[in-house]
Amino acid sequence: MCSVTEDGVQYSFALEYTGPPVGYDIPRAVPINVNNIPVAAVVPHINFQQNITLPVVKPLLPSSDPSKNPKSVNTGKNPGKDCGSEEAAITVSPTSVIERAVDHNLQECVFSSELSSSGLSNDAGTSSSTNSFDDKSRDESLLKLRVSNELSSNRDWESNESVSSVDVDDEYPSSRVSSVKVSNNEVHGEGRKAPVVTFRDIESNDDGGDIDDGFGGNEGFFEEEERVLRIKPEARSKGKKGSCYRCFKGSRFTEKEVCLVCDAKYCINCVLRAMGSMPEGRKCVTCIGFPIDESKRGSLGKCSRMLKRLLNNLEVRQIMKAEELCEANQLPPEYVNVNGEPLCHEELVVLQTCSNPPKKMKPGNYWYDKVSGLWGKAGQKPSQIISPHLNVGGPIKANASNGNTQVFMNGREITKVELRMLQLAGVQCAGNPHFWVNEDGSYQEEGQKNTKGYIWGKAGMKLVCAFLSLPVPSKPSDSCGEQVNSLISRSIPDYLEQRTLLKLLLVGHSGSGTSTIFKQAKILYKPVPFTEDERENIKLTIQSNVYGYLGILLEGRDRFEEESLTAVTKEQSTDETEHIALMNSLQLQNVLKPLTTYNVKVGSTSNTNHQTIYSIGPRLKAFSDWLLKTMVSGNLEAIFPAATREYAPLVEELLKDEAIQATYKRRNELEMLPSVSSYFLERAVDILRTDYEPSDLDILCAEGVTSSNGLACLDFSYPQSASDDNYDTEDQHDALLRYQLISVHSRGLGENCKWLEMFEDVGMVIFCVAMNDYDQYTVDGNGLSTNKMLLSRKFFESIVTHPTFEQMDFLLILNKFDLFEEKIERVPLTQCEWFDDFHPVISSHRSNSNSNSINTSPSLGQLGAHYMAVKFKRLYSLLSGRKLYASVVKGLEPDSVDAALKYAREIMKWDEEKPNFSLSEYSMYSTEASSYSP
Ligand SMILES: Nc1nc2c(ncn2[C@@H]2O[C@H](COP(=O)(O)OP(=O)(O)OP(=O)(O)O)[C@@H](O)[C@H]2O)c(=O)[nH]1
Ligand SMILES: [Mg+2]
Repeated sequence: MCSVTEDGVQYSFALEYTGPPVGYDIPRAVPINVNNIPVAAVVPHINFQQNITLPVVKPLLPSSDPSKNPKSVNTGKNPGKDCGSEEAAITVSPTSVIERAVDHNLQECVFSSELSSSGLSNDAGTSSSTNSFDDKSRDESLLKLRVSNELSSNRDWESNESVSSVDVDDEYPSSRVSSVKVSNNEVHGEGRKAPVVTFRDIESNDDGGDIDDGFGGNEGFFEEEERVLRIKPEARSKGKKGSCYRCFKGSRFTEKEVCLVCDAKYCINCVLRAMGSMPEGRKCVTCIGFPIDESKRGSLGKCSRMLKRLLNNLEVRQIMKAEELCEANQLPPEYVNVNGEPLCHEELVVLQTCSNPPKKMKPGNYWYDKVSGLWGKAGQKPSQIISPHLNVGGPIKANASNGNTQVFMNGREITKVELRMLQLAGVQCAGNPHFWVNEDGSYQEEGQKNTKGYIWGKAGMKLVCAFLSLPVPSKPSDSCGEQVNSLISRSIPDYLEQRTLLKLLLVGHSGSGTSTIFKQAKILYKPVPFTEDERENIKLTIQSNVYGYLGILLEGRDRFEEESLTAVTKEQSTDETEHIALMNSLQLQNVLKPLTTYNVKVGSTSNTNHQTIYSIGPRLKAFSDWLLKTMVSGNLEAIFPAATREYAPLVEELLKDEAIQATYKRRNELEMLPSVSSYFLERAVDILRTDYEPSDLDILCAEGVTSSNGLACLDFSYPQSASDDNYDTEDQHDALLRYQLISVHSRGLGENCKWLEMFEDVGMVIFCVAMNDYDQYTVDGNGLSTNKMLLSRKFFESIVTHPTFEQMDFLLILNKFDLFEEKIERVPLTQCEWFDDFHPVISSHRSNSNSNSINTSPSLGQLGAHYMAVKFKRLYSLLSGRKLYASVVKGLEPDSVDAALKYAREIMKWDEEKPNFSLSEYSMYSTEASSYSP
């Protein structure tokens, strides 16, 4: 839907999208049998020679103690020997393939690294892409599989002897054990017990009994029943840096999928082979059962483009669901500290299953005020209000949130921003009080019984809290509500419930078009952008605006009339003087009557010529005077909508009047009249009708529709693409993510943008500049007439350098491109001193703006836009050392704004993926544009 130039400037209106390649073949799985028993479905066509280390399959002697000594595998070579045993076990390198199929007479048994994942389905003929991952299917699977593994494709496996030397990784989380157990009794039938196939680390040089002996003291590291050690897999690649860990091809720039456990990276050709059917999400087959790398927790369930290209929607959904919900990927409780104490399993469950759990919980230190339910990261302001009275963690500490206000809430010293919120809520905070605040927001001072009020009860507190980025209680949960909640939580997967809120801060200097972009977002992303009531209010606002514009026109008419009268009078008096001189000379020559006669005559002549083209009749004049008086007194709003009904005919007459038409022609001279007024004045008669219904465009163009107080919030999700081509899993996933667009007026940020620190948790700043401002002037704070573009630049500088936004991504929206490209043809860009080095070399085959041809040279408008983007980019880079993203937009065009806001989403996605990029990889987005030379 948009085009991005090599230096990262997005042209939101040049709508062209090149989608990812589609139609990648998914290898189908084939059944694997051991002793004619289907045990797995694996993906064929795997080049085992390339990077999968040869495994060892060793038949082990049955042990008298099955729990200590895994049974030997029935390899098929010596079936008689093993079939008699009650169980059989295979010990195999987790990373590898049991390659010695021939040796062991296992022609059909080609265990690839996919086996452990895809082999869990009892439908051996199913494709890897249709494996089911739920517990039930595991239970119904045929064999008991135990995967003990290590990804070390470069290791030399020695022989077909089972060699065991297990590396003990003492690091706690790496040693977690999670096994998949499946009984095959039902299938195997005939009273014979199913063989047990155990995949263990190839370096293990012990049989089962030895393993037990060797690690008996580390009970916590072993799965009780079978005592198989888990070693945290470590990814190493034999290939060159940045290449695929499996085929060693490609470079750092090749798109890759990353294993959530060991960080191994696979190219599109290898990912399915290396990760199999992904029962626990994106993990190498050999990493299944291992806990994920905690730094990747944020990407759980977020599908990559690569996967969605390789698999169909259903498969991707299942994999993502499994990734988020499977046991091995859950947050280890001891990684979460609440009020200074690590949680135990039960506490974590309590926390996660309460009616209002903490969102986005990651390993870390948190504080929890059990009385009010306030919850936050240790040392920080509250981020959420969760269910109160949960028995988790220790008692709250006074310095839990690092407050320094000497005002205490339930024993915690609150932060400055909370104090500000309390003050705005009308809570008396003088004298360093200690409050008790309950979950419903009722509060009292310590030692007193009376409730003094309700913090969140006051009107507008939700907005204040949103502004201050403080949480508000979710809806009170009565017993019925709890029931509904629990019903919902049963039917909606957890990962849908745990949706995060990504905040985008939209700012710009006055008139830059922020309100328009905000309204566009509302129209684009809200199913019902405006309620009936809102539409009614918007209608009144627009009608009131039209009266306002009319008032400015009438004032202008007065002025023009006066000016032209003065001019006429002056002209006449000049003529008169000349005339009198002539007459006097004639008089002297006794040709005419005395001078006085002429004076009277001239006077009477001027009286009869009092009319100018700006003059209106007495009736309209009376109406005009009344309207202006009403407007000046501020009463216009008060007489709505009666004014519309009553005066519409007069307004119509007025607008048709020649004097107003003449005034309108000189509208450029009326400073108070915004350019958008033309759009409404030209349709004023229709708009002032009582049955007028504003269109989307009317709403977009209307002034004063949003945020009279300078702050507006919009919660939305990017909708799924309507077109089939673009409908994909990523879209589905994005449709689940919640975003919040916060629009703040520059005036609302206070002196030195001091309120900006309230927006520390936003994910991105979208800064709006009206491109056509380059030749506009306005009076700045010091009363000096200043170029509006320079004012915009100053505002930009103060936001970029604000400490709150030090590490923040910025998207520059160069807005009003339509007005700009029209203006730049008339008024040189160099009018603005900042752009004095704009000297484009214009080709004689210049395209005009409407041309769709990609071969023609850019228009002057496009060159100007590009130049402007580069100017801002350089400034930003100087100020922050970072890369500025830019998008050129036509604010009144929905597609254009849609493309820009989706660009913002992309940038945030890159941000998420940053840890997966090396510096150089990331820097490909920061190519600086070539400079403009005169
Ligand atoms: N032609 C044109 N007009 C635009 C565009 N974007 C906004 N406008 C108009 O420009 C005017 C100012 O836009 P707003 O969105 O109100 O700008 P703002 O930044 O909120 O300005 P203030 O609220 O006055 O501070 C409105 O009348 C819009 O209709 C655009 O891309 N093209
Ligand atoms: Mg506005």
